[in-house]
Amino acid sequence: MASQLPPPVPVTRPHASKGAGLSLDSVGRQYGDRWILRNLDLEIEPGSFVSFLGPSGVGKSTLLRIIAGLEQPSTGSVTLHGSGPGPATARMMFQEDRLLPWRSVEDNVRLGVNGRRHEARSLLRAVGLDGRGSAWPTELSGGQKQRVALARALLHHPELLLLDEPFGALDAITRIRMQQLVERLWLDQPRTVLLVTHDVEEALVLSDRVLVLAAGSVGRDLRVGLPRGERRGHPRLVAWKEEILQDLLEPASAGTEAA
Ligand SMILES: Nc1ncnc2c1ncn2[C@@H]1O[C@H](COP(=O)(O)OP(=O)(O)OP(=O)(O)O)[C@@H](O)[C@H]1O
Repeated sequence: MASQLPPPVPVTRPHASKGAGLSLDSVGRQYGDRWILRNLDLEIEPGSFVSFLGPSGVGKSTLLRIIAGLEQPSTGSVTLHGSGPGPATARMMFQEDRLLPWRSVEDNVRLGVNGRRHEARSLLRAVGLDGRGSAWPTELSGGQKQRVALARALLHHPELLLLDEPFGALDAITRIRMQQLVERLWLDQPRTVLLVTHDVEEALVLSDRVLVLAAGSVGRDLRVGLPRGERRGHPRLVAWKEEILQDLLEPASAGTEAA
């Protein structure tokens, strides 16, 4: 059964930024004798939406796993600055939905959590899957499964949401709907979002800041100051897209830019 997302809302930033800030200090990662990441220094502002682009194999997923604490850096350190007294919470979402086929949709959302059925249902409503809690994952489309995975991540109220190519396997229209959903949820609930993607336009449409990785480090650091909702097809965005595509074709020539 197809489910409809609520219509997209106008997109301006309605609230002061919250969420986890992030500091990377000389982060490096070595596999065998190959250095994938080298001396990476980075500050990410709390509440910002930041995308990572870069050629295949440059280390985007590795960086996200290090930030998530799923992998240790070979050198340097990552510090998460939460907004409360406890440690900042982070959740990661992947290209594959990682749902358990023997659990209902609602029980997948509540994976590893006792109770909180009401909250799981309201999150399913928020992602456009109202009333589908008792369905099995096999009854859902690819986009719907990714929305369940998103609801599952959000149930933990992460101050930092890490998205590793979450829309990579979706068709073009479903992908745009997922982008709108993620943007709307981010606007509604302040948190820091880091997105790894191969889609330059997706990065430019969604992000406050786009970081292009090249040769194990940050090659381009671009602040996208264009108003949200006016970005698709904007001449400035189209020009950036071309420049970034050039970076990706010729990684060594990438420069650093703040706009
Ligand atoms: N556990 C590992 N052991 C050895 N090498 C690894 C390991 N994980 C990743 N690598 C290597 O590190 C490099 C970076 O991998 P990573 O998946 O981070 O790149 P990526 O930029 O996300 O690539 P893609 O865009 O293709 O997903 C690759 O050359 C990969 O083969």
